[in-house]
Amino acid sequence: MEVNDINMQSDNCEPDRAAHPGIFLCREAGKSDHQPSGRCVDFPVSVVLPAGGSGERTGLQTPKQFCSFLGRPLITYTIQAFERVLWIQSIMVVVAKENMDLMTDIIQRFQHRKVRVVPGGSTRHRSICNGVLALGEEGEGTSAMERPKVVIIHDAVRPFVEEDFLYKIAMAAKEQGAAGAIRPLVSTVIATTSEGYLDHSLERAKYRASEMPQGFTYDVICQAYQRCSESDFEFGTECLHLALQYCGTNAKLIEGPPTLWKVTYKRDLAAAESIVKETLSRSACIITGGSTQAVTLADALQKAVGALDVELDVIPDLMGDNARYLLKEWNFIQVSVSTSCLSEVEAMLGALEAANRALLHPLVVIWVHFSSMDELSVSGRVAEPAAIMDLASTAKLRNILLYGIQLHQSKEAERWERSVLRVAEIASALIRDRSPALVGQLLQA
Ligand SMILES: Nc1ccn([C@@H]2O[C@H](COP(=O)(O)OP(=O)(O)OP(=O)(O)O)[C@@H](O)[C@H]2O)c(=O)n1
Ligand SMILES: O=P(O)(O)OC[C@@H](O)[C@@H](O)[C@@H](O)CO
Repeated sequence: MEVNDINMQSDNCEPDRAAHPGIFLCREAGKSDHQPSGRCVDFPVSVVLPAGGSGERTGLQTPKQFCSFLGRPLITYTIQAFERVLWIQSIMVVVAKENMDLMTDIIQRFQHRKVRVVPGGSTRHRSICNGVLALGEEGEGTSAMERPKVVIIHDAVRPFVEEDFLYKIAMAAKEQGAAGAIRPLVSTVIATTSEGYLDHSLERAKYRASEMPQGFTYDVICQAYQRCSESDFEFGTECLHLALQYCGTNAKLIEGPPTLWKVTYKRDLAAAESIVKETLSRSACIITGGSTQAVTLADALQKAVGALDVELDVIPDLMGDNARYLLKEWNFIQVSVSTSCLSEVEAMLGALEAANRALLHPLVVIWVHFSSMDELSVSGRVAEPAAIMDLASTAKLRNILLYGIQLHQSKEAERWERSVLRVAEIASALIRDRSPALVGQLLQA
């Protein structure tokens, strides 16, 4: 994967902002691709996302939290993971002073809500401390939010955090004063002598890796930072230690899922992109227009794609109840058997834009033009590839990736089955890879 260093001025792969007045947010009831867990948290919870580092270990010019994949900086995935949690009242993003404008631009571009930005410090603890203290102050443009009872602290470069685990951390922090995520060690920890030789190794089963998120009652984390030493600020890496050392608060440790890992090296950005792509490509819906031929093809595709690990729903259109697919699906296959087929695709693109879904992730629309030989002779030609390319170029500006697959019906059963399998394989690959390079192409099955 080529890691797109975000252009500090503007990121040209961003969709046209004017066309998208607002990010599709999960809080709009009934319009969510994320069903709130319905968990009830009856005390105010705020979040601090330390994002003030330089990401040196990636070897990239751009700090890793601002590196983009799938058209979005890494940090927006993390912010989105917290925004979709209804019981979180506010998110404090802490960035280096020189990145304040960039962060403000990202918040506007992706219309993140509940988010404030404050300047960080020279170390992670200093940044976190700035974020925690800012929670206690009124921020411009924010309503008079309550001072939080619990503060969740989470590295901004850990994008894969789920509501259920956040709930466990928040509830444990309220009960115990502090709580933290842990994971089993994957390497044994050893102590070395000053000459660089093995001194001793630790019994791995007795130790765990400290991860994020961590939670603290506001009083505990404030007190810890008020009492800790300069050396803690300069060299420390563990908030749970500060709570124990300076507040006598013994954190509750909760084993978290493997998804809590931190983006540290350049390869981790490629891994994060791959995980997001995998999440987006698990399902698709086929719109048949109700024609018998299209339904036959869709049924055959459903069987073929089953082997390719993509769950397919077959629907006649996106009207009525089926409009819900516009709000939860990331991949659409439009089967057209009519000669005036592009109008169907244009209508779908319009509906997708109106649903305002493409800002979170690039949507995939695959137009399968299914022409019987006699139809070709009647229509003479299917829609010109240039027309599809033009439509795709416009759609791409809206973060919708339009691809075409041409399929000729054959009366020979074997040939027909081979063609259907090819359509399934091509469609699966387009959905999985979301390659900008193939946008507008009319691929032959
Ligand atoms: N002065 C700092 C240093 C780090 N962080 C944040 O703390 C989190 C975890 O730190 P780490 O992975 O070490 O990030 P960096 O310090 O940027 O990485 P590196 O050590 O490779 O420079 C990151 O979200 C980072 O932006 C911060 O807010 N302020
Ligand atoms: O040490 P780094 O700055 O790479 O990352 C911070 C991590 O240490 C920290 O997130 C967890 O160990 C939990 O404290």
